[in-house]
Amino acid sequence: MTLREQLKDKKRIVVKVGSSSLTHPETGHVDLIKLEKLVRELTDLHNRGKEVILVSSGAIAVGRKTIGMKERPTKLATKQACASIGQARLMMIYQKLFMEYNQIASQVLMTKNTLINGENRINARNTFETLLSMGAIPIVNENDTISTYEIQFGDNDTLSAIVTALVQADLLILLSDIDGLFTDDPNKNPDAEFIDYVEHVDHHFEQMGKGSASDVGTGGMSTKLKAAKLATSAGADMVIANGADMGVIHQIVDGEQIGTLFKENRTEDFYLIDYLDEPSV
Ligand SMILES: Nc1ncnc2c1ncn2[C@@H]1O[C@H](COP(=O)(O)OP(=O)(O)O)[C@@H](O)[C@H]1O
Ligand SMILES: N[C@@H](CCC(=O)OP(=O)(O)O)C(=O)O
Repeated sequence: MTLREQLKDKKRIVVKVGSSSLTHPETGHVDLIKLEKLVRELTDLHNRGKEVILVSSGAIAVGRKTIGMKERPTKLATKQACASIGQARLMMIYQKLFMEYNQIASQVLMTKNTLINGENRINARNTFETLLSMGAIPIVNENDTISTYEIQFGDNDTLSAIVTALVQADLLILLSDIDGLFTDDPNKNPDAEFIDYVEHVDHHFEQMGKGSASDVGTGGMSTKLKAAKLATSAGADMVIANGADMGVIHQIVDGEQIGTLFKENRTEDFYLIDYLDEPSV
């Protein structure tokens, strides 16, 4: 069986969608057709017997559009206020769409503090386990409204890898506005070459990450590579793929050659807390 075919056997899957995959690039408004397809894909994975967690960005991007703000907010309090408005709106859309398929969905807003504290971390893990056993698809985001700079994940690539490690998921799928990892940012360098497989995330690959290219995203490829290191060390395979067509989700889980695959590389002494000590952006 090829490594790609082995993805068919994954049981617990975390899917992360970036703000760039949830909004129209031209206007910044929510892309409802993409969201609908995302929800159908996730519900279908669940119907196949998989346990599914969605890590969804978009709170700040949606909040900013709701109040008609043209520029990306820079002040922390403004970002937090936008997140408060946008998160509620985003969840309303998700709940409506999941309800159409009679799929239970829930909201989990995480903070770094919660995970640093051992007792809270166990609590968070137990809550995820219970939600999954109830047949829910938890929808996770950072609690942006109350997280301060010193103590925040800052980007959902890292958060999704942390959730993957916390619940010991066996596959993490990161959906972005790009086909996967390239040797350089293809939006800036036309000679950048696509990489379809990464055996081990080492320094050579880490250097390929650059800052965010999209108007709404956070972290660009560098946070995705950090996430790859974390998730693969925790024992999960990870795929970065283009969320332009949400149909890639079932194609990946069917073992098709889509995006960049990072092979799991479990380290015996993996300890989640080691990855939580510094702000990521
Ligand atoms: N080596 C690279 N390979 C692919 N994309 C890269 C690379 N370096 C930087 N990027 C940029 O990362 C962007 C995706 O990150 P980001 O804008 O944060 O998206 P998201 O909202 O999905 O997290 C791409 O559009 C691309 O321009
Ligand atoms: N928690 C923030 C998202 C931060 C983030 O990582 O965004 P993205 O790079 O679009 O995945 C929000 O919901 O707006």
